[in-house]
Amino acid sequence: MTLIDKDFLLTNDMAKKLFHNHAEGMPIIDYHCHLDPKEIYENKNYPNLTRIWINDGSFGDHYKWRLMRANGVPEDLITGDGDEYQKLVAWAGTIEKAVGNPLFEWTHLELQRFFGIKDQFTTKNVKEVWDKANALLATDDFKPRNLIKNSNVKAVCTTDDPASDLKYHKLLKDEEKENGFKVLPAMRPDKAFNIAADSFDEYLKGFEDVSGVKITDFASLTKAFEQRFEYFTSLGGRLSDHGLNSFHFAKASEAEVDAVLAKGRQNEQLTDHEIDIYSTALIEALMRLNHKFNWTMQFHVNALRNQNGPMYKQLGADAGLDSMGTQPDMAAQLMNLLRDMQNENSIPRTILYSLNPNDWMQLATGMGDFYGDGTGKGIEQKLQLGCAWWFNDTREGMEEQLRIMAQQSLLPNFVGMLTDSRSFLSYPRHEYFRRVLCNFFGELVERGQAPDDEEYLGKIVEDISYNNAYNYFKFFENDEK
Ligand SMILES: O=C(O)[C@@H](O)[C@H](O)[C@H](O)C(=O)CO
Repeated sequence: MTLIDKDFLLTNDMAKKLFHNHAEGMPIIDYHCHLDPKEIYENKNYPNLTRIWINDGSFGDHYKWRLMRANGVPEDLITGDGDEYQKLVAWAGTIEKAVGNPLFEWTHLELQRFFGIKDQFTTKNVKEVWDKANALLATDDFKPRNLIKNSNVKAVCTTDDPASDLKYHKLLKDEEKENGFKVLPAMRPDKAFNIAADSFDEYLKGFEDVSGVKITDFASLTKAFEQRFEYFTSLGGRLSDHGLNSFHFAKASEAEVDAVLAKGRQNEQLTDHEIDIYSTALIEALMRLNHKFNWTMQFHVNALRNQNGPMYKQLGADAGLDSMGTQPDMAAQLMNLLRDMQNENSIPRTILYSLNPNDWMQLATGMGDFYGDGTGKGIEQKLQLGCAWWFNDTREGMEEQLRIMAQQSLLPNFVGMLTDSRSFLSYPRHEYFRRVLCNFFGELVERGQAPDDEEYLGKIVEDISYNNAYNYFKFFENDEK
């Protein structure tokens, strides 16, 4: 088989039929990514392949950055102010050694799908790739909105601080029909959890300004959040997202939480238990709001972030300096949270991603304990095991998540994949996932574990590719039919 040929990752006849006849043509709902809504709105062509692929000032693909560092590339040719063509040469030299890494496959998929380049990308043809790609990048088809539209994307969910004014989401909402896709805010309140940060009080002051609510205690903080839920909802937002790098459930009285919040605002030293009390109170308050507003809550847990202190000071977060978390009882702590919230029937639709796959069986079995709306009415796949995330975003990681979701719950209800990317060229990650998905079902057929029935299995892969996300997230529920 040639590199990335039409049956790439498809190892049996049913897999090929399922992908080519059912999954391949389905639209995309990218319900978690880090694209900048300003870049979508301004819709400017990228000057060259380095800027859209590796690093464009504030935004960049830190997956590539990690590999380049592993290959000994100096930082000025990664995130620094080195020559932009030399950065691509450095990437070519890195990708030459990345065989077996998903970025090797993603890189060649993207060169094929967007630029029609089918040769292996190496330091020998990097100049030819640079010239061909840059010529295309200057055309209208390579403006951000056309890259989204031509990738058959119907919704993009960005990652937004609750204090954001969502200026560009508002502007893009007015052009939704013309664009042919939605750009929706997903609320990521991680900074509000960071009570031990020196900047915490400053952050809450900004939160007061944007919400119009004076935050004097935890109840008023919750009220401020409710105002932001109303605002995000008005712009089509139906998602919150929580990066709980670690989490320890610690229930406390409102007075205790207020006391911790007051200490945090004074930038006083907090104990680990005090931080846990505040985090537990806040995540529960946000679960109640997700439930009230009929949103979906995403948990991105068990990550070790910003591990390289000197480089973190220089580059900030999401700079490729993170790794898999090792909190051994993360799933148990989340179960404490879910059990507590079930007692008041306040669990919203929830997707649980852990960066540590050791958590996946515990999460997949645990989520089956919580279901329905508490009145006897069912909710299809209310809790979901999140797709293979970040370092697990590999063929094997995806296969493992699909296997566990199938064996512990109902894989045909799964809401499928996301790019989690900062680049407009990452939509082939959905194709990659759909190929793995179709091969998963094809292998079940090969082993006699699933019927040799293309129509039956085709509907399932179409649902996982798009229809389930369409129905589960409610992004389109207010659209005129
Ligand atoms: O949302 C997250 O927590 C992660 O996506 C994180 O932001 C990371 O930078 C990333 O993009 C991993 O794919």
